Amino acid sequence: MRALRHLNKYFLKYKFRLLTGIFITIIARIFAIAVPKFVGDSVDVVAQYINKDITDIAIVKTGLITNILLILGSVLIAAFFTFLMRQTFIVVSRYIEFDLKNEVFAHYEVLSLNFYKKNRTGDLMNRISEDVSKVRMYVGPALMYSVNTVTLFVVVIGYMISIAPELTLYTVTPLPILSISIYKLSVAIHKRSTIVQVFLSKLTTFTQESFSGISVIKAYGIESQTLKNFTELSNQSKEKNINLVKVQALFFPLMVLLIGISNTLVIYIGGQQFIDGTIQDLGVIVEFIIFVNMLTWPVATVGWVTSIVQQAEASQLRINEFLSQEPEITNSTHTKTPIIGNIIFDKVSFTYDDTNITALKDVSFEINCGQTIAIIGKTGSGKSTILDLIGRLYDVSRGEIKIDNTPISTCNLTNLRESIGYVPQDAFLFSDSIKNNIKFGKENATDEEIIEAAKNAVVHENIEGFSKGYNTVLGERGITLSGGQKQRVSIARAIIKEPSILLFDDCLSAVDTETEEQILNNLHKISKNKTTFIVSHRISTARNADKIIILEEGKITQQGTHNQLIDTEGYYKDLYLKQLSEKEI
Ligand SMILES: Nc1ncnc2c1ncn2[C@@H]1O[C@H](COP(=O)(O)OP(=O)(O)OP(=O)(O)O)[C@@H](O)[C@H]1O
Repeated sequence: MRALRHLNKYFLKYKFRLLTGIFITIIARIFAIAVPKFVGDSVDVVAQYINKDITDIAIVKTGLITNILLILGSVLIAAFFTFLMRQTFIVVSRYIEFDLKNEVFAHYEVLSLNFYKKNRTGDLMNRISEDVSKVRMYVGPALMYSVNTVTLFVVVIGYMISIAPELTLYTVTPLPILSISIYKLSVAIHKRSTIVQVFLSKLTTFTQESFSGISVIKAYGIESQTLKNFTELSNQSKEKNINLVKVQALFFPLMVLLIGISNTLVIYIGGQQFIDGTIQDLGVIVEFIIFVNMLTWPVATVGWVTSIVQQAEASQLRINEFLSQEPEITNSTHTKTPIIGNIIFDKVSFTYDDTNITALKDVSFEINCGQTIAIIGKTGSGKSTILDLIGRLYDVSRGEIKIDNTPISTCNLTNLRESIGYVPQDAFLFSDSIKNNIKFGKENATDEEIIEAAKNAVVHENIEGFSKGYNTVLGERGITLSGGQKQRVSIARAIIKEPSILLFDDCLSAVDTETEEQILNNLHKISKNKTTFIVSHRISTARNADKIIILEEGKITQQGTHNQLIDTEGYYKDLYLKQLSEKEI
């Protein structure tokens, strides 16, 4: 139960609703137990008439009608309060589910990239959806049934003891057996349904991947093989489902059996006690039969609730495990740090924790606001890492990065990230309209600003070509756009923000050289008072930069302007000559 303590703050938050729920439950149960009493009274009236204790049929009729009306009234009031009971408890559980989901999501968002590398996306999604749902079962139904059971027990058993103590003992004896059996059954059901869930998610992942990669499947002609794999997986899933159904099928028969045993005991022992005169009224036996049936479901829920609490405990433990993780990168100040964009890398080294790869070694350079720096180097030489460090997605392992002469770690993180326009290597677009994808960079952007940004990114004409223009909705990961179009929408999203620092990570690789030139010209105009980083493999992208740095295996091997570098032997000159000859061919 330790993990579940995390939820106490929410119970406290909704204490008034919960207390109302408890109060309502008590009222509902009191009215519910009135029903058996009136049924018993009706039987007594009839029995007295049969025994000739009452001879006037009119008295019997009046007694019966009064009891029927009282039963009807009690049932209606009990039903109304039961409705209110569900409204309070279940509604509170939905509120808590909402709060917990938000808490987990907000925490996920502040966690550093390393966290996302260490944990699979499916796991993150499971904890925020399935685990939170299991916890909701604890704060909602489990709590409601517990309050209901306790209230019913106190009220009903108290009443039963007051009218026939010995019969009460015999009647309730089988109930704990019912409770334990249901508990055992619920545990078995849970175990098997967890396995079913695992297979279901395997099946979902397989299907999703098959549809995403349908073009590859078709191109390689492996439809039948894929179908065979699917059938195999689906067959295993079916077996697990059948195993689950086998135990589930025992649930109701077991309940009916135990209710039957209790009813038989009431009739047998109650009958004997009536014969020997321990029980005076026949109505008591009828009342007890109704009570036994009333108690059966709450008793069964004790076992069910125990299993729900155990599952919720396990789920909350998993949720707490993530909630207790501290973000590695935190904001060290709440005073605003306006960012101008003068950046210094001073002997910066960086090693990735998980792979232990030292991506940057003693990297030093300086760039001022208004300048453009190009980073060129072979794949894996550390170019993207430099950009990640500027956005403080990671902290340096050695050395220091200064922004406007302030160590990056002491800059206000929110201000820093707000002043960066980042275009990643793998342009990611959301499943939303093109307009909203661009606006993502500036929430309150006007249509004119969106068009302006798209024009600067040289994608306006492409967008206009779509029948729905800027309102064209993009599929998953922007599948309706070509690679180059995605890159340019992603550029528009970065420049609309008008940030002080622009980071372009090889984001012109999928556009032709002519379009690239247009984009670079536009960027040149709009980045006059900004600091621009352009990572590229192409000389054409880098040649007009104020400074070019060449990275090889994490080290800067050359730096200078295009003219300086083509006059110096090294990687840049070799690349220049190679690309020049390719162009001539
Ligand atoms: N998130 C990461 N976790 C662990 N290691 C990483 C990570 N990202 C990059 N690396 C490693 O760090 C090194 C530098 O990678 P980086 O992405 O900075 O290179 P790059 O020059 O941008 O390459 P490319 O031109 O292929 O994009 C590589 O050896 C890479 O395997």
